[in-house]
Amino acid sequence: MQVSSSLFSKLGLLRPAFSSLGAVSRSMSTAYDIGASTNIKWHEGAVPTEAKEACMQQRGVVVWFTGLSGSGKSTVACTLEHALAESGKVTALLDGDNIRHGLNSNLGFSATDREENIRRIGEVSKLFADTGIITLVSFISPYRKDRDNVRSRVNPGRFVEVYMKVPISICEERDPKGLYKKARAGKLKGFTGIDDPYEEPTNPEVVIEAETPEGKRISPQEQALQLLEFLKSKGFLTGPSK
Ligand SMILES: Nc1ncnc2c1ncn2[C@@H]1O[C@H](COP(=O)(O)OS(=O)(=O)O)[C@@H](OP(=O)(O)O)[C@H]1O
Ligand SMILES: Nc1ncnc2c1ncn2[C@@H]1O[C@H](COP(=O)(O)OP(=O)(O)O)[C@@H](O)[C@H]1O
Repeated sequence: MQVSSSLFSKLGLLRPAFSSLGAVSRSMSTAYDIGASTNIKWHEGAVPTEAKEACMQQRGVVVWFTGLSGSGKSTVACTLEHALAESGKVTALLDGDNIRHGLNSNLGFSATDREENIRRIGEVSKLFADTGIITLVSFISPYRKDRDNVRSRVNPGRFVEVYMKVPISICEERDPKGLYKKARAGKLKGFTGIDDPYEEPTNPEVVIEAETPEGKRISPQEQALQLLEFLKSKGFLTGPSK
């Protein structure tokens, strides 16, 4: 069924961002196979991302936090999300620990499971960003290849890799969950940074340091502010240009 935009206009429901869309038209590509799925089609005709972004006065982006356990990914992502919400922005926060309670509860910490963990979250974050939402993603995501795969799936310029460059000595000093202690004692195998690798980003958009060059510790609020300024400077906090 097609719904004419003039109908909404009569009801006083039409918003400026949508006024140029007109009647809905949908097209479908021919069927093809992808991965294990056969005879599937791509459905065109969704409301364009730009129209949604105009409504929210922001631009969709994936802000991908990567770093060791205890580096502050969740704390800074959470602080940033609050700051964005306070300025009226629409956000989503996908956090490793939380997602492993549900969507990814069938995955462990083998290399294959970590790869699948990141692949799924990459796809979810792409869906959010394509809806115009500022999407904060906080996973150790230790393997460069997996992070690069997500980058290649997200629209160009809409993937911001944030490297929490915190030395393992500081992470271990914090150790809020006691996991480093367990791993050092040999009671937890395959722990990132101890007996499982962490591959540093080679070209991240943002590097968040734990200390200033003078050795002063940097607070989560200051770290979140650095990111807020970056997002603002790249135009993610205003709507698309007309
Ligand atoms: N073996 C091992 N290695 C690393 N981390 C472990 C492990 N076992 C459990 N945990 C806890 O799981 C959290 C990391 O989950 P992620 O989904 O972010 O990991 S990954 O991206 O798939 O590597 C991580 O949370 P954060 O400390 O918030 O990073 C740990 O609490
Ligand atoms: N900039 C910071 N300065 C001091 N402590 C911090 C900072 N960022 C995070 N923390 C603390 O470090 C610990 C680990 O932070 P968390 O956000 O859970 O890390 P991650 O999500 O990377 O595992 C927490 O106890 C948190 O309060």
